[in-house]
Amino acid sequence: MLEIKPRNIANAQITVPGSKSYTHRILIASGLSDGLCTIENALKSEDTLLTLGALKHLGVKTDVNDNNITIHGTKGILSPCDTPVYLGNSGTSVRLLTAVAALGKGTYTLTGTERMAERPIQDLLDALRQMGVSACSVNNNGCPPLEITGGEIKGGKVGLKCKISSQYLSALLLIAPYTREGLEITVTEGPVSKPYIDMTVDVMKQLNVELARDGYNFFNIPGKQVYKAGSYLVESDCSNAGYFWAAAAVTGGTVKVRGISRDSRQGDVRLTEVFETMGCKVVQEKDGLVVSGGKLSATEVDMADMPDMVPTLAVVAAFAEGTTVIKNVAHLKAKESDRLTSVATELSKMGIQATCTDTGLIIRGGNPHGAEIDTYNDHRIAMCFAVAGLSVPGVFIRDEKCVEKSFPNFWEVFEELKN
Ligand SMILES: O=C(O)C1=C[C@@H](OP(=O)(O)O)[C@@H](O)[C@H](O)C1
Ligand SMILES: C=C(OP(=O)(O)O)C(=O)O
Repeated sequence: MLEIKPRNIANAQITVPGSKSYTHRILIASGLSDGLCTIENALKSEDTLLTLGALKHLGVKTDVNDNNITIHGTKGILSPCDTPVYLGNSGTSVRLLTAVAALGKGTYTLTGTERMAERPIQDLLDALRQMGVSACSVNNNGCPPLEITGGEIKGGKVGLKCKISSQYLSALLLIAPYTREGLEITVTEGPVSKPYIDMTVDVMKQLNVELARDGYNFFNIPGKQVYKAGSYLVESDCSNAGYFWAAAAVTGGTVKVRGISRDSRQGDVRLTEVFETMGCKVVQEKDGLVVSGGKLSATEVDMADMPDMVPTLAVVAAFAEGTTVIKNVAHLKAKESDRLTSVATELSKMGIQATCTDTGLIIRGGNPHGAEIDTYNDHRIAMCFAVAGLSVPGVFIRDEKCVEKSFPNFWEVFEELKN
């Protein structure tokens, strides 16, 4: 358990690691590419290393060095693997690699933690089946463990429900170029978490693959294409930057997160816009995005496109005057923990009235007090409640090591938050 001590932050400058979402995608696309790829500023955390390990199981040669990761592309020719591929509680790894396994040889078993065995994937399995792939949930409950049998995929038209996770669509998009006749994907529900689709398309285009789209509901990806090998620089992670902007918001200090641009395709950068409406000042500088705290007032906001920033916003809302309403985030129930319940429970322990509805959270701002925070093996709960501890005494974070999922050096960087 870790005690967080309140502090004044006059003017801090922080560097966060590379984006988790971009790292997963570029590792996979590189593994399918036609040659040697060099990836700089990749995030090396529990989840991204699980993706890398799984790629090795599929026959991809990789080298992790201090400055970069090199990947020897397989042109989509993957090896069979008769041992289960363990993917922890990394939803991105499981969803994206389920589709990759469909390109392989023989049957692959994908497993994870107990919580992973509760995180849904049936809509993606259904889409793969429409494409002729044998893809099933071993316990027949629409969740991992999964068995996927790889082989050549003809392609064609496919309908996909994307109300629970955008990762299903990212998964199909990433493998579509490797189908014989290409894929025409129609999204029949959703998608939620739209910016993650833009990140997927961005990576595909950077590796020279062609595709056409109509917004977020129709995608046409020609077949028989291969990702072109090259060098790739992963931009800084905006979700991880969010904790430090939140630190400025709750302490009234100023924090610059280096290397982040307001124009990033990572949707979570827009948390700064939400903070602006709550009374913070946001300035784009050449070398980073700066947030300064002010008097905070409540907000009403649709967070469907920024699900990972909901816990962070909820903690900041606890310090704001008035009642904050966070809408359209039912998909938070299927994350590392049921985040609507975890956030409401832990805020209540701090004396804040917080209620979950079926699709969101209602938080009455006030004067939170210290508490021992349970983290539910959920990195984002640990990191956002640490932010609350910068402003009120007596906040203790239980099982603080869970941050390793996405931000292994979080606590060191957090220590840099001082004058
Ligand atoms: O594709 C991705 O990299 C991610 C998509 C989002 O999930 P959903 O699409 O399931 O909301 C997000 O919560 C997750 O942390 C990363
Ligand atoms: C939901 C998350 O990740 P994943 O879905 O990859 O487990 C997250 O990082 O907040």
